[in-house]
Amino acid sequence: MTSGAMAPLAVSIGEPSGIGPDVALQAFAARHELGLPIFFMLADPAMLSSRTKSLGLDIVLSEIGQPEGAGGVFPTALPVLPLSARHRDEPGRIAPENAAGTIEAIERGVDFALTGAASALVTAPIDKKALYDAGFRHPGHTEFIAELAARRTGHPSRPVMLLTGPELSCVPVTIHIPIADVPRALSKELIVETARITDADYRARLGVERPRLAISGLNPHAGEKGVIGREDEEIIRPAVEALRSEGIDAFGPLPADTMFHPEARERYDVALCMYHDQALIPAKTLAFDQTVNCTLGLPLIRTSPDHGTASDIAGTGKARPQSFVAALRLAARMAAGAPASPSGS
Ligand SMILES: NC(=O)C1=CN([C@@H]2O[C@H](COP(=O)(O)OP(=O)(O)OC[C@H]3O[C@@H](n4cnc5c(N)ncnc54)[C@H](O)[C@@H]3O)[C@@H](O)[C@H]2O)C=CC1
Ligand SMILES: NCC(=O)COP(=O)(O)O
Repeated sequence: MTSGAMAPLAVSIGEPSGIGPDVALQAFAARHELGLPIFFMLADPAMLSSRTKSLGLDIVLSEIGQPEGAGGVFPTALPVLPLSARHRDEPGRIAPENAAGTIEAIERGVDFALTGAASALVTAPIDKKALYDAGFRHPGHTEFIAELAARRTGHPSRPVMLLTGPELSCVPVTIHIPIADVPRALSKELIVETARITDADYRARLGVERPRLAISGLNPHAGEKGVIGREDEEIIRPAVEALRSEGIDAFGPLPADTMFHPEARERYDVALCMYHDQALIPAKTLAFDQTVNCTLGLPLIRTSPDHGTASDIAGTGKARPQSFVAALRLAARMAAGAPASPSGS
């Protein structure tokens, strides 16, 4: 187990009707054999206790008042810092009244990570539509956490989503927007800014001295020299040239269909992709169970498993906890400042 000198990791419960509680409980149950870092849950203890029983896990829960209480109980019990909002334990059933607790857990986790009471925040997945229906106006954790951090610190930050696994790391330059809006949303400035943040955090937080950034094209064959779309030549290539003139080791635009095969992947540390699925399809296809979602560009460390709420299997014991475990490990390694490959596995 990681030394008690480091503050514990805070885990926000996410959507309680999903598999967030399952994977956290399963990971805790295997903490000794996996050598997991100390973490505590921001959750409703009654809901977690109920899920523990439905999963048939032999786990003791222990309520704590402050994160610093986590280390003492972790060897024998799962530390739970209770939320003020309550959560029902109804696997697979979205309940609008759960939204308040889900949001509270993220907010308190950000606060703990910013003050240093927690060394990092690991978020269990949220059901985005359920939160939107409850009035949540952020596309996802990534943007919400950046706004919370800006509110708390007074300094705006620009979050960058990184999906990182043992074989591939990818950054989507545009994230949760309709595919029809992608060409309009892309600009040289957006690509350059995303690449700068990626480059800086790879050096500062992920221990890569001179990160190599592969920049994808947008259109088939990266536009075939302008014949199949203009964005590759008019937006992406100038962005790559600007980055290279700053000394960032960026190259592209690369045809997206041939940049993910094994030999191509050896040429870069991270791929910047122009839209969500261009990045997340290869990342999740190559290593769904090991890939971690990590937000760069923040004044705190935030990781998450790559998967969603998987409400179809919540409470059944079918959820695989490996991506959550990788998220815990990557958060702990980043918090320890240890030079490490980005993959948390
Ligand atoms: N970081 C976050 O908060 C994320 C939230 N989501 C949200 O999750 C919800 C559901 O999204 P989907 O697209 O259905 O993706 P999903 O990842 O929840 O599920 C896709 C499929 O993979 C399976 N699956 C997922 N994780 C698994 C695991 N650990 N073990 C075994 N099987 C697993 C599910 O059972 C399902 O069949 C949406 O509301 C989405 O917005 C999605 C991704 C990340
Ligand atoms: N598809 C990735 C995803 O939805 C993660 O979003 P976030 O909640 O981490 O911002």
